[in-house]
Amino acid sequence: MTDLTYVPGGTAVEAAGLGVKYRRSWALRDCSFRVPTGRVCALVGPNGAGKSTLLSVIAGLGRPESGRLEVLGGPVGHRGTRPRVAYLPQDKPLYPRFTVADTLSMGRELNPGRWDQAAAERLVRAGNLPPHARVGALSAGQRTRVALALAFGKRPDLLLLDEPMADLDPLVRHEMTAALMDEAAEHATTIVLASHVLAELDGVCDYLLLLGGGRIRLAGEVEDLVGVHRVVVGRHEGPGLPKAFEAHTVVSARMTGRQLTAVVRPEGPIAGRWETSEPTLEDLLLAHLRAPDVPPLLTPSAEPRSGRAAA
Ligand SMILES: Nc1ncnc2c1ncn2[C@@H]1O[C@H](COP(=O)(O)OP(=O)(O)OP(=O)(O)O)[C@@H](O)[C@H]1O
Repeated sequence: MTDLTYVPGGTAVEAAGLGVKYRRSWALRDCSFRVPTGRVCALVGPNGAGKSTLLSVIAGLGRPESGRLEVLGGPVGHRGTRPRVAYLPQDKPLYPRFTVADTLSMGRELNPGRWDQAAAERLVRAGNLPPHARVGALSAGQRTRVALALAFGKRPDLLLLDEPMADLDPLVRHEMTAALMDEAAEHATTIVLASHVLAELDGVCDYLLLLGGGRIRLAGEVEDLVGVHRVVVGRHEGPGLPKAFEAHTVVSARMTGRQLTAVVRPEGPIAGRWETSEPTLEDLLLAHLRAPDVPPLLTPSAEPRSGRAAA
């Protein structure tokens, strides 16, 4: 029998050899990773990398073609875990004829025993949305607020957000980000947040999944992943990279005049006169997005615990 006991400090999502196909083409291929509970996890990758596909299969929509996927300790889509997962897809489906108040009432009816009306109303009130306004008459950003209120009101253990901030103005983004952080801190909610706005992830997310071409390229604690990379700057002449770099993994490098700036995963000290510093999360992500062939890196906490599954 499947053990669905919620273990604090346990595993929110674990995939081993996960593959998802649309007709004949793979959207996700051989993905193995783990997201521990209580993390705010950034899900990053270029267009078409598979971020939305991954969020939707974690939400229990669509069936993996191969591998194993566990969510909150049970097999994906299990009726015991479904109520504990909230998923906000990119197109934020809402009923346009419902009022804001109707929408929250629907949330309450669909989530008996879990619904937090006060939290949902707080979010809606902060945007000055009249309860009797029809959802179809709201702006895109206002609809996003209602959709987020529905997701938060569900009091999920796992909150899956697909580019939630895309149509919010900068002040509302800040407010929503703060609300997300409070939610995660107060209720130990695990949040997986797909986003292209790299600068906004820094300081918000403490965990990272970087996808590329349907595969995992980086996974683990932001601090650890940033900590094993260096920005290396110095003078360099001649073609190609300096010989001193050969012993290291060079993620990306660019020349400006005679100045070389590289993001490197060093295997030890780098010989020569180089200035080195820790990259920001944005530096790290940009470097990896520019270099799709760099070998993947998973920190120990991001390795699946129970081995890789066969199809
Ligand atoms: N409904 C679908 N039918 C067929 N192929 C699909 C479908 N949805 C996604 N795909 C394909 O699966 C791959 C992954 O798409 P997905 O939407 O998951 O990427 P993404 O990382 O979320 O992209 P974006 O950043 O543009 O939102 C792409 O090659 C895409 O063309």
